[in-house]
Amino acid sequence: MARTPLLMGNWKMYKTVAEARAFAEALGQQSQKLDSRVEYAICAPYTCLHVLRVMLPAQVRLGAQNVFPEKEGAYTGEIAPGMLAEFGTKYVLAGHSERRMLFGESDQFINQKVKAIVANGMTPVLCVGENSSQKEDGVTREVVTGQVLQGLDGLSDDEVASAIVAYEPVWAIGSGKTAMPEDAEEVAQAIRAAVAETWSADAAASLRILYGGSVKPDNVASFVRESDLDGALVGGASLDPGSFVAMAEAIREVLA
Ligand SMILES: O=C(CO)COP(=O)(O)O
Repeated sequence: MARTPLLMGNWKMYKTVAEARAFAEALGQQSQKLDSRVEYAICAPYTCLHVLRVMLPAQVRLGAQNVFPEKEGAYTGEIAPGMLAEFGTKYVLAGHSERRMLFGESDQFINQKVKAIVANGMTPVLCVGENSSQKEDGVTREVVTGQVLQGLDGLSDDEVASAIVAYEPVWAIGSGKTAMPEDAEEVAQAIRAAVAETWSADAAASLRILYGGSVKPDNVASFVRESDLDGALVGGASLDPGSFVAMAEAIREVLA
C-alpha cells in the first residue's frame, strides 16, 4: 500500500494566537502550492488550536503536542484525549525527546498516551531517537526499536498500520546538524523490520515514518527521497509560513 507523504510542523512552545492567525493567513494565501498528494499538519500549542481550526487551509490538519492518558479527573494542568478529539485534532505527538528528557516521561507512560490517542480516534505520532552518547556507543538501532516496540505495545495490527513514528535523533534537534539521509533510512528499515516481527509485514509496510531534526527547505527532499521515510517532523523551520511552503514545494518536486 502506498504511504501518503506527511509534512508536519511542531511549533513547540512558540506562537501567540495573534501569531498563529498571521501564519494561517499567510499559508492560506499560498495554499495552491500545497499538493493534494501530500498531507500537512501543524502541532500547535493548545491555545492556538481554535484559530488554526478556523483559519488553516483545508489541506492542513490539526495536531497537538501532548495529552494525558485519562478520560478526565483531578489532573491540574493536563488535557484529555477526548478534549483534543472533540476539537478536530487529528494527530497527537507522544514521546517527544523534550518530554522524555525535561519531564521524565518513560516508555510505559508514553505507551499509555499512544493507547489513549488511538482509543479516541486520533493518530499517534510516536517520537523516538537516540542521544549523542548512544550514537557514539553504536546502539542507535537497539534504542530506537526498543522505544518503538514499547511505545506501540498493545496496539492491534491495524492500529500500528495507521500509526506514525517520527525518528528524531536527539543530537539533531535544534542543533543544525542532521542525520545523513542514508543513516535515517537504515534506522527506518530497522523500525519496519521490528514492527514486521512483532505485528505483521502489512503493518510494517503501512506505518508511516517521518524524519525529524534540523529539517529545512534545503534538506527536506533528501529525506523524503529515501524509500522508507514518508515525510518530516519539523520544529524551527515550520514556524515561518514561507519556509513551510518552501518545504511543501521541495516535497512536491520529489513526487513529480
Ligand atoms: O524536535 C523537532 C520536531 O519535533 C525538530 O526540531 P528542529 O526542526 O527545530 O530541529
